[in-house]
Amino acid sequence: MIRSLHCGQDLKTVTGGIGLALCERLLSHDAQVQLCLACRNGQRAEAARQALLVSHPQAHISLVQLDVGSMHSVFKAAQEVRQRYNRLDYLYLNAGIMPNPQVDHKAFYKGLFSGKAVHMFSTGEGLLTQKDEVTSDGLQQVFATNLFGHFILVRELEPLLCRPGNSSLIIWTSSSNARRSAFSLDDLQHKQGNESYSSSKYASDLLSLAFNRHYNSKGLYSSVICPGLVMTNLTYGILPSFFWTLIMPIMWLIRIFTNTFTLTPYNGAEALFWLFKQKPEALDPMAKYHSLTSGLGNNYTQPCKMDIDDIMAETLYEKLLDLEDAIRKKL
Ligand SMILES: NC(=O)C1=CN([C@@H]2O[C@H](COP(=O)(O)OP(=O)(O)OC[C@H]3O[C@@H](n4cnc5c(N)ncnc54)[C@H](OP(=O)(O)O)[C@@H]3O)[C@@H](O)[C@H]2O)C=CC1
Ligand SMILES: CC(C)=CCC[C@@H](C)[C@H]1CC[C@H]2C3=C(CC[C@]12C)[C@@]1(C)CCC(=O)C[C@@H]1CC3
Repeated sequence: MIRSLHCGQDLKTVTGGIGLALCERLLSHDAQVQLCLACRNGQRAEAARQALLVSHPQAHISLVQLDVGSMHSVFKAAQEVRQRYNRLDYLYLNAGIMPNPQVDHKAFYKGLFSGKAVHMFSTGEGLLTQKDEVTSDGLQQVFATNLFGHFILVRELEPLLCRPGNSSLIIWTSSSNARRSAFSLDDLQHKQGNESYSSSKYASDLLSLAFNRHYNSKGLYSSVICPGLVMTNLTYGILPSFFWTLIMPIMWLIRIFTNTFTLTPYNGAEALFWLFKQKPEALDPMAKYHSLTSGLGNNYTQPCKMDIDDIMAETLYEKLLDLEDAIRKKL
């Protein structure tokens, strides 16, 4: 029996995000898979569960309340999961936020004629800034939600993930927007800058490498994916949904030049689903697995080397352990 825990699975709109699309795909692939959806909003979580049960009436789907940005909630949810299960085969760390995004229109028009337009469309580099906030734990909200809450969750679920003779996989939903220059080991939480999203995603790439170094010997593996540009509540926070609908033909056209415009949650979940079918031991710890969709609409997964190194990953890991100690003392 395969048990899989997913963070950030709420059904917010009729379409839902990448996490919900992944659940649909997993259940269509194997009706026996046991899913545990970890969501912050009970009502929306139940709606997501019901939506999945419509197409898969026999599915095993349980819910656990988790606000990954609140450390108290993370410890409580982990305890609940430990009481309910004795093993986890997959842990999808999918929850992510990009609060108050601002598009730099000047940079966009400049980028269009710079000869780097394809790179700009596939990464969003130089186009986006965010305004971050501080949580009740005193952490930067984007750092807490996109990285640190997941770090604590993995550490707390160690007994279920590390079992002799069995391998398990944690999977981070990272981004093509993750950039080394947006991240600093002296400012892990990105208090100083205005690219907290890029910083948190780059940190997740590093942390995945560090987890592999520390946990592979215990049977736990970590991988990173990028879903491409997908129409979800996250992107509707950047530009209104009617605008995205209006420029859809332009985006299909751009897809011919960059296969990163996956556009639908189903396509965006391709790499998450592909990883589910791989042997964790065979995955490359230095690779980010990209969901890609061709101009003709065919989905595939492609690994791409990440701009990360062991020394940075280890330093980040040590600093997160220190922060974990401090949080444990505070709570
Ligand atoms: N859409 C895109 O183009 C891209 C998305 N990504 C990444 O994909 C992942 C999924 O995002 P996507 O589906 O696009 O966007 P959505 O906003 O649809 O999904 C994000 C999910 O994360 C959940 N979440 C956010 N904050 C918390 C929290 N504090 N505790 C628990 N759950 C939380 C949301 O729950 P709730 O419903 O309660 O808000 C929601 O279910 C994110 O990590 C995002 O960064 C990466 C690259 C591109
Ligand atoms: C014609 C057209 C497509 C205009 C939109 C311009 C920009 C708003 C987008 C171009 C590339 C996009 C992008 C993202 C957001 C929107 C763009 C900047 C992300 C940063 C969203 C979140 C991610 O994790 C990665 C995406 C990369 C591409």
